[in-house]
Amino acid sequence: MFSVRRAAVNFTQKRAFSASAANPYKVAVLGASGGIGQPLSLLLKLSPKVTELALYDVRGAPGVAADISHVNTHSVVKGYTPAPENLAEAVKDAEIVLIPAGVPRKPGMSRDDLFNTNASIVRDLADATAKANPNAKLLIIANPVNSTVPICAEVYKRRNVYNPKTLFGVTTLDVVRASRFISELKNTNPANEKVTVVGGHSGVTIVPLLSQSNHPEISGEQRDALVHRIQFGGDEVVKAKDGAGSATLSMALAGYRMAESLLRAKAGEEGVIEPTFVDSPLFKDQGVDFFASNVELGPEGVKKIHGVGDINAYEKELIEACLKDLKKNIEKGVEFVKSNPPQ
Ligand SMILES: NC(=O)c1ccc[n+]([C@@H]2O[C@H](COP(=O)([O-])OP(=O)(O)OC[C@H]3O[C@@H](n4cnc5c(N)ncnc54)[C@H](O)[C@@H]3O)[C@@H](O)[C@H]2O)c1
Ligand SMILES: O=C(O)C[C@H](O)C(=O)O
Repeated sequence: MFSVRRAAVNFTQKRAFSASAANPYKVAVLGASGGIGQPLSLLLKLSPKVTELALYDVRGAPGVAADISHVNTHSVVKGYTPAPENLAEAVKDAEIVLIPAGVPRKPGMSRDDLFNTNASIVRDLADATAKANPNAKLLIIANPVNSTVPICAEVYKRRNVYNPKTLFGVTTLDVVRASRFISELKNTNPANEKVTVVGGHSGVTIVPLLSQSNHPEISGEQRDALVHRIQFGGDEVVKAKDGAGSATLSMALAGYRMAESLLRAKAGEEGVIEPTFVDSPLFKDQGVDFFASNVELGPEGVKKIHGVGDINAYEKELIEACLKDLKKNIEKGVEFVKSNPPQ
């Protein structure tokens, strides 16, 4: 009996090791000690595709790394204290760099209210990544995503290393919420509820396309309430946390899903599609250079950007409102780097 159990354990370990040997990916989390950073790092520790986890923060990363390193999966976890050479070491050779570093909202604040603090944090972390590992896929979680992603693009352009295929604003939480909220309304399994959400990541820039969901019949006040809940889902959490921050656990899951999808695509899996805020041709003719839509991922990052598809008159109006705000948010990010370039 004992030897059978041991054999089973060894077999599981062997499988985990061979899967990882084929996909030896390092992932770095910048802002790893925060509300999102900690559970996100834990989820990444559970991924058989991740062989090395680099955790960087201005405070507490070695402690978080020591803690997570005891989880009995085989990946190596290293914590980095704040110093330029440590940051460079943390991101070096990473396939993916996730940035949840930055302050979260308090009740009464918009995501744009975070700009003054988070813009320079993201600029500097992006600049360090552009210098030490420009080919990494850069996943931006820090808000306001509609502006922080253009900030990263500008930083990479200044260093002559910009590749639009490797820069992603993480909007996965919007589809996670949409799927859950619609399943609550219809009493269905959320796993079967796929809702396309396009645009950006704040308020009216978040545009759920319910006409393309399993429930195009949702209409009138019920539709308005559902759309509003998806657009302002973040506020529900900010209000409930009452000054202690914004979504962290659901966001960790969403960030992990996006990173894992990129690793699956890197490992050769076909047909991996995630919604994400990228440098997109869809509305460039209207002066909007970044837009979230379904994106097929490949080994190099963005493989194919899907259009918004067939939408109804109501959704066309939502997109018009979205584009107005989005344009301003993007311009704000671009202007910030022009006036405050990285040193
Ligand atoms: N994209 C999304 O859907 C989404 C969802 C939720 C939250 N967010 C955003 O994510 C960000 C983080 O949220 P949180 O709840 O984890 O906040 P938090 O305050 O709990 O954690 C932020 C962490 O960043 C660290 N940090 C600050 N400056 C840093 C720097 N220069 N280098 C490295 N680390 C640094 C802090 O020390 C802290 O540990 C916020 O801006 C929030 O608005 C985005
Ligand atoms: O709402 C926030 O400020 C955090 C995040 O963008 C969210 O959507 O939960």
